[in-house]
Amino acid sequence: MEDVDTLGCYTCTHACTHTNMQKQKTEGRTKVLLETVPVHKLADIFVASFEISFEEQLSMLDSVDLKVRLSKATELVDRHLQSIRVAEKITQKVEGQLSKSQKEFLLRQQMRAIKEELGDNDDDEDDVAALERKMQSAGMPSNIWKHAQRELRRLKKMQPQQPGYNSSRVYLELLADLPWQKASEEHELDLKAAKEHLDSDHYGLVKVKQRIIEYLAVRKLKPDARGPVLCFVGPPGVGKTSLASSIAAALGRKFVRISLGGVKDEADIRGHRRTYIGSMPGRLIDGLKRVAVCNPVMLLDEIDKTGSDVRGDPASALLEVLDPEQNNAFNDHYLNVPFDLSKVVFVATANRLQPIPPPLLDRMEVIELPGYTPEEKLKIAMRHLIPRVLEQHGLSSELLQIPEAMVKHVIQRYTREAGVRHLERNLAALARAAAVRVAEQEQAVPLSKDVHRLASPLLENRLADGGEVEMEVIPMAVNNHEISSAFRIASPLVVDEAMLEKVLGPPRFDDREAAERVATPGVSVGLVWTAFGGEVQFVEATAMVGKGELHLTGQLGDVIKESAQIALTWVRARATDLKLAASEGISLLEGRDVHIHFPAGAVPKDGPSAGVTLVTALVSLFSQQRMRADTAMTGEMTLRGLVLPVGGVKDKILAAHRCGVKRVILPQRNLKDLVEVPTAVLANMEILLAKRMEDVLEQAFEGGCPWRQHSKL
Ligand SMILES: Nc1ncnc2c1ncn2[C@@H]1O[C@H](COP(=O)(O)OP(=O)(O)OP(=O)(O)O)[C@@H](O)[C@H]1O
Repeated sequence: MEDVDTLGCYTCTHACTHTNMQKQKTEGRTKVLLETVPVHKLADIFVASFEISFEEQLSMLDSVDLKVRLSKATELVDRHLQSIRVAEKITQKVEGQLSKSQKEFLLRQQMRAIKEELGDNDDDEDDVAALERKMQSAGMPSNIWKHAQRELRRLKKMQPQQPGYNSSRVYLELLADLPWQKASEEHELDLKAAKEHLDSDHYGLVKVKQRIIEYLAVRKLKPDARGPVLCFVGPPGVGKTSLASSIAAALGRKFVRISLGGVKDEADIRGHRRTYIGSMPGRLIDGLKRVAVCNPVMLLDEIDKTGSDVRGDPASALLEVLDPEQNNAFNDHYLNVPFDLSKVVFVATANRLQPIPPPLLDRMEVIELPGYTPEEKLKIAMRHLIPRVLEQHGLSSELLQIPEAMVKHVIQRYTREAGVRHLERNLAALARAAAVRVAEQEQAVPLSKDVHRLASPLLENRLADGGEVEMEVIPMAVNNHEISSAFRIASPLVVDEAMLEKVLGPPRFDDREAAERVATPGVSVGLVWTAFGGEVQFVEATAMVGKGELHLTGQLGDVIKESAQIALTWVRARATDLKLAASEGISLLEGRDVHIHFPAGAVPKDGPSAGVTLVTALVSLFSQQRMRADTAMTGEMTLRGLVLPVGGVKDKILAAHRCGVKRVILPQRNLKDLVEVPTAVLANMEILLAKRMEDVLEQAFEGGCPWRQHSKL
């Protein structure tokens, strides 16, 4: 039916000449129709041209009455018109959107053409041109430059709205930002100055500093030598990070720290491939971009805290980084072109050696930093920490003084750590408290002229007499700057015990702790080694009516659980020999459950070195004899009672020393480790060596082993 044309070309989605021509044609035909055909027939013609259902067509034919027929026809025409209007609306909307983007495109093209015509090379306005210039000055090797140009050509062809434009741009920005050639000027290395620098930053650490100087000396003689990667291992707060930054300062290079703690994904080291949404370069490339030179000192902090899971093994990526044979073409997945890391000086730090995979450890030279003795801590505090803390808080020794005795108090009673971080934090707390007082004084109390007039001569007189000015006078003097500074010189705030208690709270540690805890039989004092250095660990044992079972608590690992089993078996095996089963103590063999607990239950514990401590606790329990409070011990025990050597001896002895322990029982084969312990510590301690468990028991109890009288051994 041609009459459909009366309603326009609504099958087309946009304006077209086809529609206009047809419109004119149909208008003419409609006119003829209206003039020639009677009204009742018109209704039939219209309705026949619509797409209506068969039922509707029937009902139309059914309506014989003209009125009814016409009203039905009108209804149908109405409906049809409405649907046409909706279709038109949608068409207009789509057309609008299309033309907007087309308009933009056209305008851009025109703008580019105008710029070209004008010879306008204002690069600042044209981001891509600026990027290209930056890339040219980045000093990329020729093969990488070719790759970058290819990518740039692709970028130029893209529309900014196009997907992939942004990621391509960010990638090129990274290529342009990376220090392909840019290096910090390495000045002539002055070993003497480097030594002075290390000494001025760090107290003690003689061996460590010596090793660093050796390392620097080799670099001086052979600057391109592929020296070993130094790895500082030690408890927190012993100065590993600050030593690494001192090396950078001594070499005159920039320093960048990459934290590897908690890195479980290989992509953190190597980056994600660019096909992933939100992909990024790895931490190493990111660090190099930040530091903007290709020869910085890069600290791989906490290298022992990387782990591996389904997302790959970061440690194996680090293998490539630390291998001088491979790292001149380090491959970052995001970067997708090799980067030369051979000029970077790598230094690593770790709290513990065990978690570091052996191949990685093999590529590094381990330098151990044991914890500090209280005397060393005191010196570090007086020479380095206090001046630094005062400076950080805008104070000086004229305003705040922390006497040695008070620093000792803080070391002994408020911090029991291998390093000095808590100590520094506590000193900072004192400085903050002092800063509040000083700031309050300086906040000029608006004094009335009268008070001021009265106060000033009063102060001057007192100062002239050489007398001390009391605290109450301060508010009166503050308005007068000269007097207030005179006042400061006269009486700085001196930290005393009362201030310690007020600022730091009641003391956290007490030397009598060990004595109190071993006051009942069944408790022994062990020495353990944790990521925080050595620590004193108590072991408690008790027995109760039961079926002869062993209960263990205190978050223990498998190895330590087995040690407890061995300890109980060893003691039980000797019970009859030693006539203990029938002694006046607790029966070992009949109907008794034994429970062993390692206090500080929230801290996980493992390792075999608690063997001798466990036996001592059980012997103490069954013999009802108390262990000596001044003694601590460490050592693995075999089922036959041999005492085997353990690790971390130096840290353990330092921990014992910190806690006021006077005697330490060690496996005999650990004798060689004593050379590493500072002599000042050894001079204050009695070290007792044990070959067999009996030797340990002999030393652990006052008057020797409580079972000796029965023993055949
Ligand atoms: N021998 C020292 N002489 C002077 N200051 C020291 C010494 N040892 C540590 N410090 C200071 O102690 C603070 C903590 O040191 P640093 O951050 O280097 O510890 P760390 O061993 O790296 O610890 P972590 O393992 O937690 O990273 C620093 O302010 C550092 O300067």
